[in-house]
Amino acid sequence: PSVGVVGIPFSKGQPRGGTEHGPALLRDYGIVERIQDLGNKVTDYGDLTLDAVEDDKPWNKVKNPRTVGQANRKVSECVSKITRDRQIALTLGGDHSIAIGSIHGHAQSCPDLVVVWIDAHADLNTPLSSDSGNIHGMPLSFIVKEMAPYTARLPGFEWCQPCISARDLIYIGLRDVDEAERAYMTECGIASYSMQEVDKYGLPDMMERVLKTVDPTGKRPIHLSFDVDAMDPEYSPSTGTPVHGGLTRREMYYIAEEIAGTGRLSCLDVVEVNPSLGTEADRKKTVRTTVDVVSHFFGKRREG
Ligand SMILES: N[C@](CCCC[B-](O)(O)O)(CCN1CCCCC1)C(=O)O
Ligand SMILES: [Mn+2]
Ligand SMILES: [Mn+2]
Ligand SMILES: [Mn+2]
Repeated sequence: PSVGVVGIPFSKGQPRGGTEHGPALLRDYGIVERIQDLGNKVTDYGDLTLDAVEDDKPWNKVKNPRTVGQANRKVSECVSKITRDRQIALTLGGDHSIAIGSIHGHAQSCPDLVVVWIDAHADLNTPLSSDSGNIHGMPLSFIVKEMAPYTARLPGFEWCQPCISARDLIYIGLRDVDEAERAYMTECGIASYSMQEVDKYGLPDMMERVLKTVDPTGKRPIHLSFDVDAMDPEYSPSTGTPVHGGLTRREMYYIAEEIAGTGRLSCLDVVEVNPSLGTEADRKKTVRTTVDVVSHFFGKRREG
């Protein structure tokens, strides 16, 4: 298959500097070559140029709304172009706020997409419910149509229309969900396989349930949004919001192989690698694990 890679050096969806260096680090550790070596035809579109908006005052505690909105408009245009050319889009983050543009852009060319969100967190806060004001904790509230009654329109997001139904979204790996997010998930009827379900069903059964639930026909393009903090901090320590009790390297390999096996992966976000956090060893471990996991999304199989 052919893959279009784009770097999104962005950190304004959260307060810890460093995620803007994620794309460069992933490239330095050979993420593009690894995908090419697996027989994929890779086009590297380089990194987006993302500028801060002058005088970007908070909106009701929400930080950098115009800067995050402007960046995501560019992400949307780029992902829309890549997926329109029938390439699998690989977006290298950058914090998880970039998924707003990634899913929005992907939905322009693949309106029947489903979203598999692999994360310790639900990222379903709204500008009104968030206690942190960090937009990387809110991306899905801009994207899920059923969230409209609970959210607010932010300056900088005039371009962004919600583009998926709650039934087209499913979570894997949740273990740190805020009260408001839990309420919205129940209200909107969003399916979730948290770490509890991972333990309860075991991965093989769980992955079958995940795919049957979100795409019973087995025909729809998959948008996979992978927050590296879904993995246990033992494997990905250099990330902004680590939470204990996460997925192991092997579990991520299995999930990636199952998604790759559908042949319907259409966009993969790889977000929240923060090289500025932890020791040099932590940084190396995080980026090496992430590049390894990504190779399993693009054809690496342990069975050969
Ligand atoms: N839900 C959080 C974390 C969001 C993580 C974003 B991701 O997944 O992209 O990395 C946490 C909110 N809050 C933190 C202090 C204790 C109460 C919950 C938020 O800031 O909204
Ligand atoms: Mn996230
Ligand atoms: Mn997270
Ligand atoms: Mn994070």
